Amino acid sequence: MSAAGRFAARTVRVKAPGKVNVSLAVGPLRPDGYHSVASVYLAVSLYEEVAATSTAAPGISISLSPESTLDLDAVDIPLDSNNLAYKAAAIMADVSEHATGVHLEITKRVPVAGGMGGGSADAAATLLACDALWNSGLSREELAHLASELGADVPFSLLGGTAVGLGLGDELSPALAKAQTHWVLVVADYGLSTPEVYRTLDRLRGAEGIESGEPTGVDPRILAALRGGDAESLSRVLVNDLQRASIELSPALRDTLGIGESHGAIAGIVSGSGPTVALLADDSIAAEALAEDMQRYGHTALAVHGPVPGARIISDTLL
Ligand SMILES: C[C@@](CO)(OP(=O)(O)O)[C@H](O)COP(=O)(O)OP(=O)(O)OC[C@H]1O[C@@H](n2ccc(N)nc2=O)[C@H](O)[C@@H]1O
Ligand SMILES: Nc1ncnc2c1ncn2[C@@H]1O[C@H](COP(=O)(O)OP(=O)(O)O)[C@@H](O)[C@H]1O
Repeated sequence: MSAAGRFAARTVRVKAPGKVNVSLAVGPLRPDGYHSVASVYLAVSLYEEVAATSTAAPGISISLSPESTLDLDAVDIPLDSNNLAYKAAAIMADVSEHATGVHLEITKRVPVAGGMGGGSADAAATLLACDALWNSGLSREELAHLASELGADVPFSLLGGTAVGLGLGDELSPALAKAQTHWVLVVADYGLSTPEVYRTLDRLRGAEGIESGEPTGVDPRILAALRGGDAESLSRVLVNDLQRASIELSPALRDTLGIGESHGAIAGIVSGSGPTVALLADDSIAAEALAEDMQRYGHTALAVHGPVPGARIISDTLL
């Protein structure tokens, strides 16, 4: 039998969550073009999935699954080496003795360029899937190290739950939060570029002559509120330094926040660099009702909860 005839394809399927930044403090622009941050990440129940299938032919290929809930015709996702999942597979192939070719089929559910780390979730899922597919045997710490080379948000999607992120956002400390909080994600039909939002914040601060200090840590009240699932206390301490820059680039976000708050949200915040708006609800029933109200206003709105676990294998099949 030929070598190709003996090849047994295998598919490892991994799901990884999107995130909301419940708190995001941003320091001044650094010489390397980045900003030091202090962030509280919350992984929420909106998941990307990556199915990694070994191929007899070498190389990495990518497709988007028809199971995706996003309108794939309306989004701009590179399917070549610019895709974060491709980069993750390439980095894993470099450190794996038994790497093969791989096809990655991505199920997109997290809004693209939405401030929820969808591409980062694809990268985290791919790291874990390739590690299993190629029996690379990397520890969670080694995977987290590779994740931080791919992007500031990638390590968190691997870890999941609730965590404080310092440095670029990739120096993570898990935080205890057994209770759930309930949110409505109001998803825009456009994206915002993360670098452009950071640049806009620098410009706004420069014009005001504001010298922002380096973020030193996060408000302990945020962690206490998350620990107990205390939405009311959490609503008083949500903060995102990037929000004003996202609103500067997309003023309609101010209206979205206002509509949410006047229809039962106890607070609202732009997630990360936006434009997704995360509205905090009292409980799951209030979140469902709020999502329906936002839909009546013509918004795409999804009720989610968090924290949820980070990237994990959901199936491993020999074909
Ligand atoms: C704003 C945040 C909040 O969690 O998330 P998103 O809104 O993108 O989801 C993150 O800081 C984004 O993380 P991520 O999207 O992984 O960023 P990267 O790919 O590492 O960097 C993209 C660009 O964002 C800017 N950047 C990112 C992280 C950081 N701490 N400082 C920065 O200035 C830089 O201009 C960088 O070139
Ligand atoms: N797997 C991927 N999914 C989505 N976008 C990707 C992916 N790989 C690269 N990109 C590019 O990265 C940009 C931002 O991606 P995304 O992670 O969705 O947003 P955000 O950084 O706001 O959370 C997209 O506009 C797209 O051009």
